[in-house]
Amino acid sequence: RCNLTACSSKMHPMWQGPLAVPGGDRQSPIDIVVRKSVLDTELKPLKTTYDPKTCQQIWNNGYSFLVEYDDTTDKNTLKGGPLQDTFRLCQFHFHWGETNDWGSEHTVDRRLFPAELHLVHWNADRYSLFEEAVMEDNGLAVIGVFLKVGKRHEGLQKLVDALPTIRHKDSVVEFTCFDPGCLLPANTDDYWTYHGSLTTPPLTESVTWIVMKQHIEVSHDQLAVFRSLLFTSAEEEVQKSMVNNFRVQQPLRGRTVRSSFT
Ligand SMILES: NS(=O)(=O)c1ccc(C(=O)NCC(F)(F)F)cc1
Ligand SMILES: [Zn+2]
Repeated sequence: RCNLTACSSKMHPMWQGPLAVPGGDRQSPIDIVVRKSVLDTELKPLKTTYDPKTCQQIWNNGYSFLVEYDDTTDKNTLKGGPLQDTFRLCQFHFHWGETNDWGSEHTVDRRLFPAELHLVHWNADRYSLFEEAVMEDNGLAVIGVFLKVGKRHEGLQKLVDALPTIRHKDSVVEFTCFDPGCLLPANTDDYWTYHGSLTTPPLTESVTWIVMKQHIEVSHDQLAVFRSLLFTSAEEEVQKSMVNNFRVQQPLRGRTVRSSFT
């Protein structure tokens, strides 16, 4: 639980005021208030098809670490759920805290998770490049998966082993044969969905968020390796640990969060 004292300190950016964004009335992340979410029986099951061979590289962009895929073909697609079009995976990344007490961007009835996975897809039916789609209100679809600390995630270990090779900002290494599907929970039929934004600059309001109800488990040690990454590049004198790379929660502004389950 995030008690007020812990949150009021500078160590815990959780309760800073919402970062003002001109005209921002669909900003992310948000707190998902379960009893206020509305069941939508029209919501379909999610359909994901991922090809591990299209995994290309892993790199530290100074906010998080990204695993990037070849999105020039329809090899990695997301369909169904709340989506009318076919979306292509371009990358996935995580957000985490300095301790296991917080780190996720979304919360469920104010419950914080130690980390959150984002699988970022763009609308390939309507746009020809990710960079175009990111500016359009139906351009992106991001799947959010909460992480809890528990048993070791075998599929994640290959990624964890690569992190020490990209400790500094702007470092990149080749990373192949990784199935992002192994990071999805067993049940992908139960999710919440709402219209929101990127949670890092430029904060564009182009994201259909699909937040999984079921979390995945990773071990304490696996998460500790995330925290060994650095925000700073190799040249900078003062090295800063890459932790608490989550945005503060944003006002709902009258939006409805729909659920695919009761
Ligand atoms: N944390 S998030 O909302 O899933 C998220 C996903 C993607 C990006 C991203 O590609 N920013 C670079 C861009 F597109 F040029 F702006 C930022 C945040
Ligand atoms: Zn993210």
